[in-house]
Amino acid sequence: KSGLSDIPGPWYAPYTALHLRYLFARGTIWKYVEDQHKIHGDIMRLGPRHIWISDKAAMKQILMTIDLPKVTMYAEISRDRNSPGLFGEIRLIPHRNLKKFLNPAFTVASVDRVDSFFKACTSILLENYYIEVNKTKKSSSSANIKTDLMRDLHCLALDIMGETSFSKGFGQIDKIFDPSKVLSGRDKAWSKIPNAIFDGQARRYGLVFIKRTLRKMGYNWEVDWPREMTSAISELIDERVESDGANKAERIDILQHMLDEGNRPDTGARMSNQDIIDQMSELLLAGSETTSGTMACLFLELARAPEVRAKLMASLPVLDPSSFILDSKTVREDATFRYLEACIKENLRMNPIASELGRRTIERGCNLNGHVIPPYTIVSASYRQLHRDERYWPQAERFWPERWLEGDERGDAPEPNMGSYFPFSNGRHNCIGQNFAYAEMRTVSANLLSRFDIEEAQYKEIHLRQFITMQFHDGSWNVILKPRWKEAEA
Ligand code: HEM
Repeated sequence: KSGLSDIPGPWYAPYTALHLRYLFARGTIWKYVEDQHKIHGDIMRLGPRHIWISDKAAMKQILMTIDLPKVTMYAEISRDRNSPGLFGEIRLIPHRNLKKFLNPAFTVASVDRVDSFFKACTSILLENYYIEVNKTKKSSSSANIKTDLMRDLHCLALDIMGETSFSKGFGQIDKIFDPSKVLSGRDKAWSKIPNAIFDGQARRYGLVFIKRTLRKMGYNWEVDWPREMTSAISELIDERVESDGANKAERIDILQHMLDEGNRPDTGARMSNQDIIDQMSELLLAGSETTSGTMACLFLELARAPEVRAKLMASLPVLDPSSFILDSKTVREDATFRYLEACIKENLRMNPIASELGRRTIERGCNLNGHVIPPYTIVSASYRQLHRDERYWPQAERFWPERWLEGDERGDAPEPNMGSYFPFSNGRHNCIGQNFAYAEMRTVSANLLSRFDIEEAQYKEIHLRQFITMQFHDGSWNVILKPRWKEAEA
């Protein structure tokens, strides 16, 4: 009855979705999908009403031409389904209103304006590394230091989100390197905000099926943010409102944008403190693990491709602790950094942080590249599969940044196939933080790699897990940072 019987898939797919629920809950769905695509091809059915697609033409239709709506699961990530942030907003008109309102804060020009925040946070991380280098030099003949880069990048991304959102970092980097700097008093509550947001999200995600069942029985269960977190943000909001616009022109963070122009996207009423907290929390979720996970993959690819790394190192300036911090605009525009740019783009191809995304057909169904898809079918778009498809990306498993260079510099690498490249999705639900993510990746990678060469401390098999984004399973990756400046060697 489903209308999906012509679509290939395992024999059990028409009968049950239990295996999918189990794999989603375990974070291993991506691997199962990858294996099933190898057996069943570009379009396959893995559940009674659930298909996956990695076909290039169909992908364009899902994202751009037909632009299917998001699955309802997105709304479950929000505290309140009727007051979600942009990521969790699945209602058509409120989503459009919210995106229109947020877009001005994420243009290239707006992101360039908050560049000082990116630089300041990167500088804090580097300062801590310099201290470690000096400590090591005192106790051994080497200046190399060992660190958990995955952890460092995650803390850095959170501090950057704190600064750009509230002009107030969460002190996450200092917390790991120098516990004596652990924030006290009111700032202690502030430093706990990221954990509170991640825990809240994990609980909502873990309870999604129970919440749905309860809702069907008429009981709406909302998983609230911890009180400590809401009061810390609320206090800051109240202070700003009470200061009645003092220093308003100098405030360039996202909170100020919300305070100045924030209306609820569904009713048009002024955003309350609670609305602002919900919006900011989802932005923090969407903007931290994504960039830190993507950057960790970039450094991993470089550590495992010595020739690429050597070429990249040779292309970058050598900076030392007294050097200025490179800004993202310079990295974007100065030809010196074009190989780094190519590495960033190639990494986004091989490691799209959202390996897949969920869309759905509604009353009328649709036709995807000749396949009739009935109403109320979940259509998952397999980005990772498309990004690693040999037909569009020859030697797809090779980290080959030359694909992204021009003319002779490209050598024998094939041109990028832009119709098969969606690291930030496309259409109305594309990533609003794309310019932000690029700015962060440029600032962090250019400054880190101009000062340190990166090697794996020891080879580690990386197991990935995907809940919303793809992450290293145990959230850690140890590396050796080797200072590149001369005095460090002396
Ligand atoms: C390398 C980093 C990033 C990658 C690869 C990435 C990727 C994506 C993708 C693929 C989507 C579409 C999801 C879907 O359609 O289901 C998305 C949506 C979104 N992203 Fe990002 N993202 C990144 C960084 C950021 C940052 C830094 C922010 C904010 C500061 C952000 C905010 C959002 C939001 C709010 C949405 C929902 C957009 C909508 O529904 O209209 N992202 N991102």
